[in-house]
Amino acid sequence: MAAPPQLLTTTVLPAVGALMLVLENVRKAYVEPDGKPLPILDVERFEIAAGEQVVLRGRSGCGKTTLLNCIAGLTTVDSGQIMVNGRDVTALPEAVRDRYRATYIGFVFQTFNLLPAFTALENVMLGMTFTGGKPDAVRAAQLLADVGLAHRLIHKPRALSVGEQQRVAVARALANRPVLLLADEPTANVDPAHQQHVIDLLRSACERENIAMLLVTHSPEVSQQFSRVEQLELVNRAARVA
Ligand SMILES: Nc1ncnc2c1ncn2[C@@H]1O[C@H](COP(=O)(O)OP(=O)(O)OP(=O)(O)O)[C@@H](O)[C@H]1O
Repeated sequence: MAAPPQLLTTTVLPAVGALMLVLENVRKAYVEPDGKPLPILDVERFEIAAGEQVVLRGRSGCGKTTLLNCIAGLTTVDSGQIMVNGRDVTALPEAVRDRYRATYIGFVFQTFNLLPAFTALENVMLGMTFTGGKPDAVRAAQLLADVGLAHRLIHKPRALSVGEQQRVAVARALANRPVLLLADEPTANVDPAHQQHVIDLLRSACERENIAMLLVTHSPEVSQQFSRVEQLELVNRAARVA
């Protein structure tokens, strides 16, 4: 029988000003159908401090989602180090990495990744169980109320509009009080009124709980609200030559 995954029971509270995310010499290439490598990431160094909020921009296909997936350990890198809250996620065995992600990283996926068989409330509560902890229905309901979905708790994703599904995804990403939030175009399918609401919600949650945030957006209205905006092509050699 396989050994049980190493438990991560100690929450390390980040020191103010500490680096929450550090990438060093990260390279990632996909393999094309004809077998040729397609270089996507070649990042010498990229860092985000604890509690810092950073926007990531870049042309379509330049590697933004790939970068977020690598940081979350959902995609493996070819070489380099990705330190999240002081641990190199690229060096963790898969089961430990899954638990580490659930404990320290919140992820709002571009495609939401909600589980269709479960209600909005259950989707948020399920995210809480991935850390090995007990789901907290009251907190889950409060997070959904915070995103304006108090009246949609028992609806399954197919009964929610695209924008509502996106807001469930935001609530789920905050459920485990992460230290790093990765948000991949979280307002892409939200109407303008809710767009600002989602951004305000993400920002205030990050400020309140000292969560560092890396937010991908194509929206100039969103990015102009942030003091640090990174263009992926400027930090990524692979994107510059592509
Ligand atoms: N699994 C894969 N295998 C091969 N190529 C892939 C794979 N995933 C992504 N790509 C390619 O890698 C490139 C970067 O994709 P990625 O999704 O990271 O871009 P992006 O900057 O997030 O784009 P967008 O702004 O359109 O969402 C694209 O050319 C894409 O087609």
